[in-house]
Amino acid sequence: MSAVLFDAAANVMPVVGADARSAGASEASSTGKPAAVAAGSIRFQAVEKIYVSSVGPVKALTDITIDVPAGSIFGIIGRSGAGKSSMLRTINRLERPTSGQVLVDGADISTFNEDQLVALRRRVGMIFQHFNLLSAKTVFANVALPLVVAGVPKQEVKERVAEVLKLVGLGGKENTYPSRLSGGQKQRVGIARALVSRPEILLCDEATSALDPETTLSILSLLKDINRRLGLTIVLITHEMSVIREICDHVLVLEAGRIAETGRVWEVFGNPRHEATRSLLKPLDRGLPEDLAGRLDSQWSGKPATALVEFTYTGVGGLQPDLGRLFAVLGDGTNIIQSNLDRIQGHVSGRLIVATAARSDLHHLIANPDLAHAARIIGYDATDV
Ligand SMILES: Nc1ncnc2c1ncn2[C@@H]1O[C@H](COP(=O)(O)OP(=O)(O)OP(=O)(O)O)[C@@H](O)[C@H]1O
Repeated sequence: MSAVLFDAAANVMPVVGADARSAGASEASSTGKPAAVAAGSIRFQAVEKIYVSSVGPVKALTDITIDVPAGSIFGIIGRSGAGKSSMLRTINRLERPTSGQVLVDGADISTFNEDQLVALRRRVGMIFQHFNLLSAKTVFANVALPLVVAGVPKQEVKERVAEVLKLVGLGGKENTYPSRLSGGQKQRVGIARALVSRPEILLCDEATSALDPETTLSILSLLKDINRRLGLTIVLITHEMSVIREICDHVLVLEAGRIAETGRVWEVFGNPRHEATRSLLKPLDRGLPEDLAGRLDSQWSGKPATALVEFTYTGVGGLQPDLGRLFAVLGDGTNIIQSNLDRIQGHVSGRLIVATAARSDLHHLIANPDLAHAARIIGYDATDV
């Protein structure tokens, strides 16, 4: 319970009437921030986090060095206990790194005094898996809270709350209590409350984990819209690759507190290098239909048979599945069996499986860099001829 109150407090820090971006910039310059650093940028520099618990020290983060570009949607994914929350919570200093630095807009936030911390939490909003709304207060009062605490004049509070409620699609719900709202609407209130302080960074702590798939999509689309319209940096943590695929520009895969891999989403999805990434991507891969997989022989007997060939595309270099070329190489009677191709950030990646006549030169035919980034014969089906 105390953790919930503490989290909620992160969003009710005093706020001044001026735009938080310019306020953040001027405050940061007084802390020695280089002028060239964009508002909303985050840098982790050799961050390590060790918790001291009754069972001894627990190492949650090891050697985390990464830049989060200003204005991007940056996803952190990993299995349970990988260190996602620990990493997210160092950005608004709900957690302090044991060693290393977290720089927000170029300023090392570990050096911040109380006033600077208050200003930081105004610039870094946060939303939560279980929304953390005050049930005894109306939607208006929940969203207004950070401004009321900050002593913002009543009329301005009214205007700014109306503005953010409209932005999140909750205009007209001012006097409703949270118990009367759906999960998706509650999260919209949470988002409005985070945005009312006009932050430059929004932290999302498993923001859609408690929502059904349809509501999840609507909240992700709202976050994307906010990112585009307001230009704020969004850092989200999740254990679902589908969330990353839906809205993120960049992804960082954490494994046991370390960076397993990181990059643009299309790069990581198209060519996952780490076992942890491949395992997290598994739910998005349908795999070969069971009836088909059960009929396949690994070797060709030399008798008439169908060969199943898998072509893999990583999105690199603009190489895409060109069906005309594929059929020209493999010949008539070639069929598409399955595809899990996806277009992410303008790059096509995934797998295409075709059935074609087995023949002795097939290995040679498919080893053609104009066809795909990789190709292999999955097996032979002698019953399908
Ligand atoms: N306050 C704490 N005291 C002691 N150990 C902690 C504390 N908070 C987290 N840990 C430990 O640090 C490690 C990383 O935890 P963290 O919550 O950051 O992971 P996570 O990836 O967010 O996990 P989950 O997806 O389950 O929320 C885990 O081993 C966890 O048990």
